[in-house]
Amino acid sequence: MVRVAVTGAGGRMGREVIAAADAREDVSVVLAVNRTTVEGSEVAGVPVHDAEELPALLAESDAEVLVDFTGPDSSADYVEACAELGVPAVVGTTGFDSTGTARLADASESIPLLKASNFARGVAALRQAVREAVAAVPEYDVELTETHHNGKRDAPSGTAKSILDDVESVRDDLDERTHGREGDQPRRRSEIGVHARRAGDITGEHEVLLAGNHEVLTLTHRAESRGVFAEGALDAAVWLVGRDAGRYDFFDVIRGDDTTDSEEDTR
Ligand SMILES: NC(=O)C1=CN([C@@H]2O[C@H](COP(=O)(O)OP(=O)(O)OC[C@H]3O[C@@H](n4cnc5c(N)ncnc54)[C@H](OP(=O)(O)O)[C@@H]3O)[C@@H](O)[C@H]2O)C=CC1
Ligand SMILES: O=C(O)C1=N[C@H](C(=O)O)C[C@H](O)C1
Repeated sequence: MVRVAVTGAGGRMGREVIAAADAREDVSVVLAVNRTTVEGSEVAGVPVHDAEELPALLAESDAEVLVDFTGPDSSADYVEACAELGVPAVVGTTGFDSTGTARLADASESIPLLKASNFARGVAALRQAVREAVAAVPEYDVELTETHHNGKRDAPSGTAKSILDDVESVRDDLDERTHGREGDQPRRRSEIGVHARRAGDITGEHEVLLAGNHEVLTLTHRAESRGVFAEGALDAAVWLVGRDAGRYDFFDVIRGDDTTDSEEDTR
């Protein structure tokens, strides 16, 4: 049974992670914190503490790994607390800038750190399929559309940015991410169009459209529940415990790979 600490325990994903852990036999949540708490707050029977106390609570606890779905600044703070204490960290938070990315990279010199912009196995499959499809029709235009709930802060989504990296890794002629279009703006050959929609309670959709030569190919992933992300993050947490310090990503978990320093997922 892997002992897990959860940050952002009161958020959409934090709650989902605690609920998923409650239903599994290979993990147990031994510590949960949130930025805002009220006296006696709990999620699925797990008491939720003030996030400001995380370093002290983590030191006192017997947590073997942290799972974080919060915001970029707080996530970097929490990961640095993990690095101080030698606790591995799984980061699902997206929207990091270069400073946040560098802070995570520094922390991964002393702890195993697994960061993924999306913990759905279907998205890992989508990313592989996109790389293959884009390589197979190298003249086609590429447009990406992501759709999420109206509470999402960062745009485009971390997953969208990872997919854009994937596209650019096989099409070096595409190096211009065009976010939306307005006015007199004909499409340039080097563009990848990027479109972010926010509405209602949509869990998360990503669609890659390839078009040319009088045909259209679309590759789409739709998450139907946050449970899929929570399960993937917990699989990652179980996999990460006992690894060497370094950077890992969700592809390592899926492959059961033992190598360190995966291609950076900065999203
Ligand atoms: N990798 C993946 O598979 C997935 C990644 N995500 C990412 O996870 C993150 C969280 O998403 P979601 O759960 O929907 O977001 P929510 O807004 O529902 O929850 C965010 C949580 O983080 C806390 N938080 C936010 N900002 C700070 C801060 N500055 N300091 C301390 N705590 C903070 C919030 O605390 P409070 O309650 O006090 O506001 C809350 O508990 C996002 O970056 C999202 O993109 C989401 C789904 C899947
Ligand atoms: O905020 C969300 O909800 C999600 N965020 C991740 C992202 O930014 O890609 C993953 C998923 O799409 C849900």
